[in-house]
Amino acid sequence: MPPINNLFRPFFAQNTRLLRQPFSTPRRAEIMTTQVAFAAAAVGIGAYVYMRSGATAAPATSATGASSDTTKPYFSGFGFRTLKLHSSEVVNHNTKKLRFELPDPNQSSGLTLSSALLTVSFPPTNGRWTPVIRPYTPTNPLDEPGFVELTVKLYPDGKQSGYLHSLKPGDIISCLRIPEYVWQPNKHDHVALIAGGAGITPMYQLIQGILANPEDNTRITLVWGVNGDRDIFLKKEFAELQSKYPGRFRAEYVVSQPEAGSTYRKGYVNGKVLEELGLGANEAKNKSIKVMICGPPAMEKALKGGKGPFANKTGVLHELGYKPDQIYSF
Ligand SMILES: Cc1cc2nc3c(=O)[nH]c(=O)nc-3n(C[C@H](O)[C@H](O)[C@H](O)COP(=O)(O)OP(=O)(O)OC[C@H]3O[C@@H](n4cnc5c(N)ncnc54)[C@H](O)[C@@H]3O)c2cc1C
Repeated sequence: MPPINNLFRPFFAQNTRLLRQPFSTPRRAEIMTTQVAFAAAAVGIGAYVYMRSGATAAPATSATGASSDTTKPYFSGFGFRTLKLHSSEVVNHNTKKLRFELPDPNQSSGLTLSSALLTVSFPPTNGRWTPVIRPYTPTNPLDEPGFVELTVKLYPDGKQSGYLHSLKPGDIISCLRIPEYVWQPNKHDHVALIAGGAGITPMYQLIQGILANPEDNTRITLVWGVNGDRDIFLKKEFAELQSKYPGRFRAEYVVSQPEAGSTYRKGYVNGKVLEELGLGANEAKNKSIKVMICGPPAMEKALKGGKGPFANKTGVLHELGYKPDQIYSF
């Protein structure tokens, strides 16, 4: 069977084709598997969106596919949209930038600061169709017409990252808009964005959105922790923003395994590093600071402590004086 790349249309096409076959036991089993996968995807997506959006969005119950009305923002309303890959670019040893085109080159995406897209695919695993549902964060300016861009790090044996890296121009993916942190200009004097590895993508979206708004005066300090020098792929973009917005934006890099002769700060993003960078919550200049984090589980745990009711009450940020409501984790 060909891989099902698009959640709903190929999925239904697949089901219709199967139903036309004699209803033998193996066929029935196959349909059951597909139906179970469909149900699991719907439940999983609904639960995911519910959890992340604070129940502001209804769970997905149906697919709308691509909207034919190109006068409206593409992601207006709720439901799945399809995106066609326009081009892809290798940005470093494990990361690709994937540019997807909207149906109309003048159409806006309608994505608001900040947003992610929940992507769904059905790669075959052990002969079974199990839905893979993962969020990715658009990294082009959200007001750029005609395009949505995802920057995807490939994980070893990564199901969705492997699938996305395998896409060729013209291939289509299905995705659902999910609201993330709702950015309000000037609500905070200063935001500290702490990213680990591919966790840079929501930060890049925020940085571009905040700085592009002439009404927004928020200061931004980005601290990006990576494994090696070669993992830093947005250095030029950040250097340009830093010189264009002096005093408003600065980017700091922390590398755990730097190359010989590396000029980056060595180590992990810990309390000492954050203090050295002037990011203690008790400092007078940080009265209205907000810290946002996105990184691998170990990094998030070290920074904000345990999960659930224990979140943000222990850990490095707590020790630096941050109150739980000053911490947001993507
Ligand atoms: C809100 C949000 C936005 C995101 N945006 C992006 C984005 O823009 N770009 C991007 O590349 N990723 C992003 N991610 C991560 C992405 O959703 C997937 O988790 C990631 O691509 C791995 O999925 P996979 O199916 O390829 O890996 P899996 O098949 O789930 O796992 C494969 C292997 O990789 C390991 N692994 C998976 N995720 C991580 C991780 N984060 N750190 C360390 N090891 C890991 C697993 O333990 C496993 O060994 C985002 C996550 C969230 C929550």
